[in-house]
Amino acid sequence: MAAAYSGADIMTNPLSPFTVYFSLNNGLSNTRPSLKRYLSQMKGMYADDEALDQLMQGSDPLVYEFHELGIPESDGNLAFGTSIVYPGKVGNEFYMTKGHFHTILDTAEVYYCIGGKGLMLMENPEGQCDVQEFTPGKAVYVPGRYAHRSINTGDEPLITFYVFRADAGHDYGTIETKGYRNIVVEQNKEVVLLDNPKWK
Ligand SMILES: O=P(O)(O)OC[C@H]1O[C@H](O)[C@H](O)[C@@H](O)[C@@H]1O
Ligand SMILES: [Fe+2]
Repeated sequence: MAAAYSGADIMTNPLSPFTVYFSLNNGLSNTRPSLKRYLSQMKGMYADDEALDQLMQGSDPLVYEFHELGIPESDGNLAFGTSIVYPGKVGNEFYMTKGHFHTILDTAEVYYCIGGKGLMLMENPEGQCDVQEFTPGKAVYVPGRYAHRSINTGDEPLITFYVFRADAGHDYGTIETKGYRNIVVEQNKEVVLLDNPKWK
């Protein structure tokens, strides 16, 4: 007998098929909470520390939020969800995610852009850098070994849907201590990639 249809958004262990809704308008789920990252959590990551301190006076803007569903972290599972980077700048540098390598370095990730405009900034330990464009409908492939950071270069939320191997893990340490080799800023109304003056 066929199993009864259930739209239920429930995760069992071992996993049974399930469905999660993410809005095509704002990227958010109506059943799952999001994790939120505020500017205060990104101290030191933007080139202009003074601009950050000024923005932080009496406020702490939400820079991005994303859905992490708590899929068990095994190599056969896939972690997925949406990420929403809000429009804004610190000085002339666009709002972005922290960015990370995967702890299992050679695991890849796919991002599909649902809304907004932006860039995926990538670099590997060998110093190869790459940037791919996000506009609605574009799927960006982040190969293994590449650190990845989403950047909103537009004036609407940048919404992407992502999938990666569930045991990949997040390594933030390298980016927090070394920084990225490149930054993305606005200059004369153009989006430009510059060397990161803070890169070590
Ligand atoms: O982890 P961050 O660099 O802060 O980015 C936030 C999130 O962005 C994406 O949605 C990734 O797929 C998540 O794995 C990541 O945690
Ligand atoms: Fe990732």
